[in-house]
Amino acid sequence: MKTPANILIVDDDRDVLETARMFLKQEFSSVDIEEDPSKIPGYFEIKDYDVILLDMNFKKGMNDGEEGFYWLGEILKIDPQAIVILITAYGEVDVAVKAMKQGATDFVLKPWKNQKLLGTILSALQLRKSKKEVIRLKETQNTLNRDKPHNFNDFIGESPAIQRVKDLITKVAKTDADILVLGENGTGKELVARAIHNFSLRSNEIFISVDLGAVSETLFESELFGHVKGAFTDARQDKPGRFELANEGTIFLDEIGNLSMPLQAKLLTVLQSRKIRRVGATREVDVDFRLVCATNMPLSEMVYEQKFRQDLLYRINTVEIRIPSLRERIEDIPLLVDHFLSIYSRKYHKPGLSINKHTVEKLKNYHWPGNIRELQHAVERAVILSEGDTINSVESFISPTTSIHRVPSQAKTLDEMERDFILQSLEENNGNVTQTAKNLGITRTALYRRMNKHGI
Ligand SMILES: Nc1ncnc2c1ncn2[C@@H]1O[C@H](COP(=O)(O)OP(=O)(O)OP(=O)(O)O)[C@@H](O)[C@H]1O
Repeated sequence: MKTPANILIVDDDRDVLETARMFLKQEFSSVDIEEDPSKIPGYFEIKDYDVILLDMNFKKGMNDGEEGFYWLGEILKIDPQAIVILITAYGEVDVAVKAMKQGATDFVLKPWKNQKLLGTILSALQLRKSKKEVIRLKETQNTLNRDKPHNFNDFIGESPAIQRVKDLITKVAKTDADILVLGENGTGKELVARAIHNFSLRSNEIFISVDLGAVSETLFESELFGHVKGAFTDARQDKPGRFELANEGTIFLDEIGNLSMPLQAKLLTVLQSRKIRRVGATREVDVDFRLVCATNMPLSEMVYEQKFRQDLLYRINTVEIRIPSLRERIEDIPLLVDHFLSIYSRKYHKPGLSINKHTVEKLKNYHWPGNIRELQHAVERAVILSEGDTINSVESFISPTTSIHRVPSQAKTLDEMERDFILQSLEENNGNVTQTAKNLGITRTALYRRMNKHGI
């Protein structure tokens, strides 16, 4: 079966044209030939060409490539993503290299071997496909952007703790600074990352989210940096990586604390140089992205334990945004419950469904280890299970694997207990840090680090 592709060959040598057409016709669905370059724009009015083979010299005895440069420029004006392969003679390689710097994709030397020509066109077609894919993604993103919130309407919460987060987002979004979002599971880290993008100057570009916890060690480079065909057994075609896709937009690296040390080093190189090289490629390409990272892990402690590179931490945390856990802002629970109730009563066709106020109050006593995501699922479950017009049962809210009664209402997190414990020890030792550290069985540095963390 022929490869579906529109190919145009422009050369003043009729013999070259006819031979090329005869051969390429067997491989590709459409091959057009033209001797006169001034007719090129007319061809583009009729068809969308995937690959254009363009001679560099059309006047007899000329070999400076001037005409080739001119028509290359004209083609790229018509289609900035056009894939132009230059046809050059021996001795004109310098000219071809210059032309590639001006936007040509590749070149073939006359007289060519058919298989070599075929190989060059096939890889150029892959590039065309990748470019089209990026454009398609950007268009999809633009469509989504049109309906995208440029306000905090879907970002529920009015507690002082979440208000601080919103203020910080508004302040940093337009700066292009690298942001590190910290927070427990389900607190809304991705939501914050998207809000930063939506309020930023890149909001019309793409937002690419990568869950680093889900990328395997072996596929890391190919996923993030892309690969060229043949780079490894499964690399059947060229593929752009997530950084390339995120060009001009925002890349969100979730679960950055889960990266192994060797992968951290690879990531750091890209973040420093803002250049990527696809696996198996020789050339590096520049990438322009805004970086937002997130984790639920204590990165500073991991640096201390040599599980996270300090230079990487410095690179990603120009600004840190810590999202409070749900139990630190229980006053937002009624608002969130209303929000999710309205979403799910619509989804499950139960209009007018309400929740008993008393039931909502009881939800404030639960410690919500899964934070907003857990509350969201609990409301969804309650809506599905509801029979009348009002939801009255607390039990139906909570995940079947946990129970609201198992946790006392005064439950403290490990962090809170650690803070209390340190304060108590300091008090017992009249504020003497050396003695306190000794009593706690940790070094003075470790104690200072923890005191710093807890704002003591
Ligand atoms: N303030 C909020 N208002 C409304 N919905 C929220 C809010 N915060 C989080 N959510 C919702 O809670 C769910 C979890 O949020 P998100 O995925 O952003 O959390 P996360 O911290 O990135 O989670 P994880 O740590 O598991 O990656 C999502 O459905 C999100 O829309």
